[in-house]
Amino acid sequence: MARGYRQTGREGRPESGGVPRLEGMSDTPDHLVLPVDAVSAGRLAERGLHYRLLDTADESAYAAWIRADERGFHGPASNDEQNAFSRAAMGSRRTTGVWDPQSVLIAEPVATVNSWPVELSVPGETTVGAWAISSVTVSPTHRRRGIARSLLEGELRTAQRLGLPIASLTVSEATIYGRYGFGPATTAADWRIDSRAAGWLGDEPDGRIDFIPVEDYARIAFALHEAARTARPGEVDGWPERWRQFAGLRPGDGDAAGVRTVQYREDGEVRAAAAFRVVEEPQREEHSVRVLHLDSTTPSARLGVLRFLLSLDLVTRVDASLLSVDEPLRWRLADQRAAEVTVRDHEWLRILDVPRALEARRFSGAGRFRLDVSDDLGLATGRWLVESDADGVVRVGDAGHDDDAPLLRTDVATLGSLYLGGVAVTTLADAGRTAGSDAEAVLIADRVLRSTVAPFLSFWY
Ligand SMILES: CC(=O)SCCNC(=O)CCNC(=O)[C@H](O)C(C)(C)COP(=O)(O)OP(=O)(O)OC[C@H]1O[C@@H](n2cnc3c(N)ncnc32)[C@H](O)[C@@H]1OP(=O)(O)O
Repeated sequence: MARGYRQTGREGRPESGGVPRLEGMSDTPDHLVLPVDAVSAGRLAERGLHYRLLDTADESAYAAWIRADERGFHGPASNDEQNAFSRAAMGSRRTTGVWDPQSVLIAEPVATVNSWPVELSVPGETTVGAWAISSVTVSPTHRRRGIARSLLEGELRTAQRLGLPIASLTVSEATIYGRYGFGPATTAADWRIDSRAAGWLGDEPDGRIDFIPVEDYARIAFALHEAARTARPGEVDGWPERWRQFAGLRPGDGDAAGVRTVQYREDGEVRAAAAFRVVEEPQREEHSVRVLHLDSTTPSARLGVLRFLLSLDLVTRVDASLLSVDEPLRWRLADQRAAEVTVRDHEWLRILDVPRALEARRFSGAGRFRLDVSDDLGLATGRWLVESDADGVVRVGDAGHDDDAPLLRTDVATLGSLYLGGVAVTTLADAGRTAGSDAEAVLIADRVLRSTVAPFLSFWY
């Protein structure tokens, strides 16, 4: 299972996301102890299924849970060492399952989900608390009986109970989550570059590149991500084990021996780092580079690393995925046609609290319009007056019935797509996904919602 939304450890990571404390509870973060959603528990109980939280301190219970998760994604079962690595993550996440008392493998849940609070970067170089959801699996023996629906609706209500205005996820298939009100909000660009044809425009980067130990890479690159993420709408806070995984340090990583790691310094300061593998292409006696991850705090350092990878001897191709659709590299290639770029949806957002979500980000200038949101699940339905000042500070209030401000109508999934400003309101209006009371409504919303930085997320979670 090669997808990156698999969980890994997050030891030493401070809790984030602004989850408020619930009264009368211990020091344990609320998201770990809040009881499972009663509505979903009731629905599942009607079918004889038990929906409950997993105590990740219980090693054998965790081993059974992760086996179910891995089987759900058609991956191999982990050994004890790998379980210890991933269990470090579960200690700070909400780990939930559905058990069928009739199962032969009675300890293994027939469905899994894992969720935790994150800091989601939003336009204006700031963040908002969001509820990240991962490890959604339903056993093939129990599929298409509404179990995933119960889990997802339960997660959304749980996020609301925790006071989080948004839920977020990265997806295995783009057809699953729209029905729960999620919309694709960031676009990922996957690059395949013919490095011999690409060439280079302008000066060579003048920073210094060095190979570094993989252990150092994991630490340095994680720190670069944390330093840079707030300025990039769509990014979320990472966790150290995820970066150890990029470095090939997950126990039992069969490709670990081939992982190379570099750092790039400008003015004596490390401003970019990359992990990559060089793969031999057996048929062609050539090599290609697979970029495993690239972090940077400046565009020039990022270009410096990419230039280094494009200039490796014996290498004819560089593959890099999850780049921004606005990757500056294109404008330094002498032959832009040497790069094949494939774009697709990556991070999906579900707005749960419209006023708090909108007020958490900056708009791109002053505007005033009414916003009407429809939501099949009824979690975010409403009509509001949305105002922003010249600095982009947003205020959301009640829309009085007699207010004559232009009105934009949208369903909640489309609002999720608009939220980070990565797609124009005019585009979604042209697509029939949103509509204004008049052309002005669409134009005002378009002007203020757009982000100057293309939203993107540099990894799977
Ligand atoms: C954030 C993440 O973790 S992404 C990872 C998602 N998980 C996977 O891809 C692992 C493999 N797949 C699975 O485990 C399961 O098939 C799941 C979790 C995707 C769906 O579980 P199920 O319990 O079968 O779904 P459930 O019966 O609740 O179906 C709910 C709705 O989703 C639809 N649906 C379910 N799976 C899919 C799918 N793969 N593609 C499109 N639609 C789907 C159903 O048709 C149903 O539609 P409706 O409500 O409009 O009638």
